[in-house]
Amino acid sequence: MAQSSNASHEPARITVLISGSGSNLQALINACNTAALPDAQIVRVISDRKDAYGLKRADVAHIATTYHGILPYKKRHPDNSENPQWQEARRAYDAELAQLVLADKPDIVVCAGFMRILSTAFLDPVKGSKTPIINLHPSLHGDLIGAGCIKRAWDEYEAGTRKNTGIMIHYVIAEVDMGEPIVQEEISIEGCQSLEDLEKRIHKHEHGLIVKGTKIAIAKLERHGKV
Ligand SMILES: Nc1nc2c(c(=O)[nH]1)N[C@@H](CN(C=O)c1ccc(C(=O)N[C@@H](CCC(=O)O)C(=O)O)cc1)CN2
Ligand SMILES: NCC(=O)N[C@@H]1O[C@H](COP(=O)([O-])[O-])[C@@H](O)[C@H]1O
Repeated sequence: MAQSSNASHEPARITVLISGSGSNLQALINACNTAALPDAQIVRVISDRKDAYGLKRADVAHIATTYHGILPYKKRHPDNSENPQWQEARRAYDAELAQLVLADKPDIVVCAGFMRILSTAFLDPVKGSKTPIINLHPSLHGDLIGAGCIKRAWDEYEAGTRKNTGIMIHYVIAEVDMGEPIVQEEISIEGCQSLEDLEKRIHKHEHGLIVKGTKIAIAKLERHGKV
């Protein structure tokens, strides 16, 4: 990992990637330097969406922000995932995102509702600097994969094929949502009257789990003498 600080008492440096409202980012902001997440500071919030409310949350908390948009890359190539040129554009986007992140020498990267699949053009340089990447995912490990998991869990509950779902914080690897789990929590869907009910229940649990998972991941770094 990039040498981010030369004394062990230096707070752990966290970079957060978002795409939306940022309620989980807010949970991290609120927890920094409390017993829930001691000796931690968010050094930058990066969003792939300019209108992400999470950018405003970071501004209010006087945290550096960057909007890293995909559009300039899409303009160079049609948005057609089969098109090898589009894959090139995605990789160019990811490579520049990695440079953006590494410039701050974070100790850890947290994906908190970041809705882009990260290619090895991002993963390799960040992992090469020994900086772990963790992600909040609204499903138990190996259950539901990708975007839209809360709705899929709700649809299966309504179809009578599922009673529970869950959330997890996991390490990010190339295979989406299959990285080693750090912490996870099963959540009953029983009693929810609508998808909105389930989303509210899940978000409430997520706000605690993202702080807990980040604290565990930082503690692992400390045990290996990396912060
Ligand atoms: N290589 C990895 N990248 C990411 C992971 C991961 O585990 N490995 N976790 C995600 C977050 N995520 C689920 O937790 C997730 C986010 C988005 C998608 C997805 O299918 N996105 C589409 C649409 C993007 C868009 O156009 O807005 C895409 O990227 O094509 C799946 C999973 C963070 N990244
Ligand atoms: N596959 C990733 C995924 O679905 N992530 C989900 O995005 C939301 C972000 O909310 P927020 O912007 O309010 O923190 C969260 O519910 C998180 O589980």
